[in-house]
Amino acid sequence: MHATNLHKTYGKGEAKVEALKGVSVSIPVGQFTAILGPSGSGKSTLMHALAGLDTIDSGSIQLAGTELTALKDDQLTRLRAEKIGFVFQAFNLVPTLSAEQNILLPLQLAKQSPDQAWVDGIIDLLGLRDRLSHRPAQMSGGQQQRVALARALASKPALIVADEPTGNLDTKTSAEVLKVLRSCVDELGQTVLMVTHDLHAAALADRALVLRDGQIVADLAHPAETQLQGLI
Ligand SMILES: Nc1ncnc2c1ncn2[C@@H]1O[C@H](COP(=O)(O)OP(=O)(O)OP(=O)(O)O)[C@@H](O)[C@H]1O
Repeated sequence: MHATNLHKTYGKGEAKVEALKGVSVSIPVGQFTAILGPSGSGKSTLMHALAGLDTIDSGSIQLAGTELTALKDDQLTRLRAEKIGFVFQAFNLVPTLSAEQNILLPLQLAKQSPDQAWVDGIIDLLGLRDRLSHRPAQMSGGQQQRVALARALASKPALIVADEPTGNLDTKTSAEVLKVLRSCVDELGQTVLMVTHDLHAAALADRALVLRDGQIVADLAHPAETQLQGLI
């Protein structure tokens, strides 16, 4: 994915906030990239723009050969369904459905038939085989987040976008979820973009982008937690 010179302003006059001030970034395929930064630095705005969830004022965003900024709403909706997998802090699973039904739901909604071998591989990689008939309320937070990750992966998306995926989890469960996110990159070759406040989580990424006041102020390969502490 390539984003060039992204600008986004909220509000007008005195209430005007420049959330993105000319951000350019390339997210290489098969890498785990973390976006960090203080509250209000523009992380959510950037992630929403890259994932086609929100519009920008100017700039270019290319994902898998498509210019996102040129798409109409319905085309964006289709692109998100086909090319982007989402993982949220709050899991966002459907409580009345089993783990397996939750995993397959986006494919069903997009009227796509699952690649059963791929879905089976994900279920095994994420250790969900013996949880498939359970509903979310019958699973731990870590298990629910793994179901959410399996759901995001089911369509073989070009990009996984994870928004504070460990924000609702204790330290031990966070570590477990980060480990599976890491295996999605290492074993499945997935591209993962994660917004986080957690420096330990960011240190597990291949790369950390640090935002401040709507600009990227650091771009670190194999970031160490101590290195990040000085920047946030
Ligand atoms: N809908 C909106 N209307 C007005 N201002 C907004 C809106 N969304 C974000 N902002 C402002 O834009 C700036 C960037 O916000 P953004 O949510 O992208 O930051 P963030 O780094 O994700 O923050 P946090 O870590 O607190 O979630 C902030 O100053 C914020 O107040």
